[in-house]
Amino acid sequence: MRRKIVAANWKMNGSEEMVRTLLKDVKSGVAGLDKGVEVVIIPPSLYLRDVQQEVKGSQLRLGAQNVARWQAGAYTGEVAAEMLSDFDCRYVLVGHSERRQLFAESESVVAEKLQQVLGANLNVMLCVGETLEQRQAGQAEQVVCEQLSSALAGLQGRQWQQVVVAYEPVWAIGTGKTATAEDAQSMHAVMRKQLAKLGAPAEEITLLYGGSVKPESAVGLFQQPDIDGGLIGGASLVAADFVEICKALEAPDAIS
Ligand SMILES: O=C[C@H](O)COP(=O)(O)O
Repeated sequence: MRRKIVAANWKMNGSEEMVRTLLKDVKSGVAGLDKGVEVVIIPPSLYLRDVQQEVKGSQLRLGAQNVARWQAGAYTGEVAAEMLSDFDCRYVLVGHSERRQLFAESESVVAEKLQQVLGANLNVMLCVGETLEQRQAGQAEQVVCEQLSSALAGLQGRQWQQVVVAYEPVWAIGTGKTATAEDAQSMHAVMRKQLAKLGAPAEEITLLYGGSVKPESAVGLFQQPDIDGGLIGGASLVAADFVEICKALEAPDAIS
């Protein structure tokens, strides 16, 4: 079923103190939020335990930023999907552009990681998106569709229920340049068509937008028919901004 999700990707930011204060403020800020909106906190892996304890019994859910492409064994420094499951992680990011670019994660690595997540009965948040050069060359849709195909081809039946896709144009991440609501909607509609071609129940797949989302831009984005929420980086480190974005998803039409 299509869900409404706002996810906070803290990336490599934070400290024990920050985890405590930010979570406390986010928790109280989203208390009373419509239960239909899932708020997911995705901290650095060292803080998963701290966040796990804090989110227990609350409206917040836990996610992980990364996962190994292997199940278990001699892979120093890696974290397996089953371990994330032990920590009550509900979502795992796969294919984030920072992993693709800075850690040279290829399409096949992304696909292997995705399989590990599904195999551990966790939900994947698959990130896709084009670079500025690709957009300027008119290749944005093709790039995104190829990323979807390469990661998701062959998925069957109930596996689709474990899939959330985040469209994150690389040129919008951390730059302050958000895609316009119309451009984002247009890409989300293309993605739904591509998902249908891959055999997915496309209307039921949750599609998020990510890339410099701020409270001011969130409402317009969330009013779009194919955008079901956001994957938030920088603004998720400021409790008031993040809470405002969550509220924008709760009732985008009421706020405008
Ligand atoms: O995972 C989150 C995205 O990379 C967006 O980050 P940003 O909101 O800082 O642009």
